[in-house]
Amino acid sequence: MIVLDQLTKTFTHHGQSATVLNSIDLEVDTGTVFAVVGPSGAGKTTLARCINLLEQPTSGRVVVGGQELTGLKESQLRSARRRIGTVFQASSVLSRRTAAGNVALPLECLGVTPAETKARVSELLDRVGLSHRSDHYPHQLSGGQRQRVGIARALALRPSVLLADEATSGLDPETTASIVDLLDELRRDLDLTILAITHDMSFVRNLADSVARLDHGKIVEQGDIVDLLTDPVSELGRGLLPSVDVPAGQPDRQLWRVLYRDAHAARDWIERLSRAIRVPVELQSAAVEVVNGVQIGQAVVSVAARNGLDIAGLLSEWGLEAIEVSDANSEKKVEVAA
Ligand SMILES: Nc1ncnc2c1ncn2[C@@H]1O[C@H](COP(=O)(O)OP(=O)(O)OP(=O)(O)O)[C@@H](O)[C@H]1O
Repeated sequence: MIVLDQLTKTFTHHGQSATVLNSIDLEVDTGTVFAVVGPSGAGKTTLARCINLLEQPTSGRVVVGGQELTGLKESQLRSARRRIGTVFQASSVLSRRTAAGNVALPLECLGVTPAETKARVSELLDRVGLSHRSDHYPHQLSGGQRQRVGIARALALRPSVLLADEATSGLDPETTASIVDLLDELRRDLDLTILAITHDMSFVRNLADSVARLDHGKIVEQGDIVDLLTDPVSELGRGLLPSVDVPAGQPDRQLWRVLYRDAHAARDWIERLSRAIRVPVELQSAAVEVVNGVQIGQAVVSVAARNGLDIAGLLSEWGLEAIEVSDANSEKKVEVAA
């Protein structure tokens, strides 16, 4: 478990001080995944660096696995840090070391015997599906394989907590999905607690149990992923919806964005709507995923423009939220950047 209690970090640079983390309270239960999203400069990386005390918090407490890390002496901290593995971007693996050499590094630094190191590296590379690439250098590996090396390296000292800082940044959607699957499998098999910093909302939907949005060093919203996704007033929930392309407007047709956020939303709403308004409803684009058993997503439909159609009213009766795409104010809310 990770507990942050009133965590604050202020940097002072050339006599100017800036509070980058401001009274952060956060709890991540053992074996769960907590994602932190937020705009660039919000303080996400600083938050991760304060959890393993690479950055000394200005005030507040960091507790990992029941042990308060803030206030430990450097020698105690070194051993406490072994319980926290860190995965960075795929590019962070060392280019001059082979896959096996990268994974061996934390073990070598600890003075583990060569025989034990060899056995552990082979077990870890097998765990991440890279046994056949142990002698390859990073430039001979794909981005996804490099990240598997990074994950194996982070697990070398058998941590109970994994910090993942933009672990899928720069990877294509398919590779991202395979890394998400690997992290999910590892979390279950090893009972890992994961705190993941990411810009990738598909990563959050597919892996996280809870999510927080950090902005200017403060948590502005946080909660259970499904609660947020199904909460009609949650900005973070809206930002997390799978995104759809909105086609260009067509003369004499209205475009509607339809949000799926209700476990009980009607699945045959296009036919129902078409019957109710007596004009064809054309599906333009859709992105719907099942998150913890709930259908979540959005679609864009077009209908022939006619006065007096209460499309939003009809759809709300069937558990769906509809926003006319030309309505700039409502659209702004949907596009909220997480
Ligand atoms: N060592 C430091 N000294 C002074 N300021 C720092 C230091 N490290 C980070 N900052 C500042 O803290 C703020 C937050 O940085 P941080 O890297 O945590 O943001 P972030 O949310 O991770 O951003 P990004 O998504 O772009 O990586 C930034 O304004 C940054 O310039």
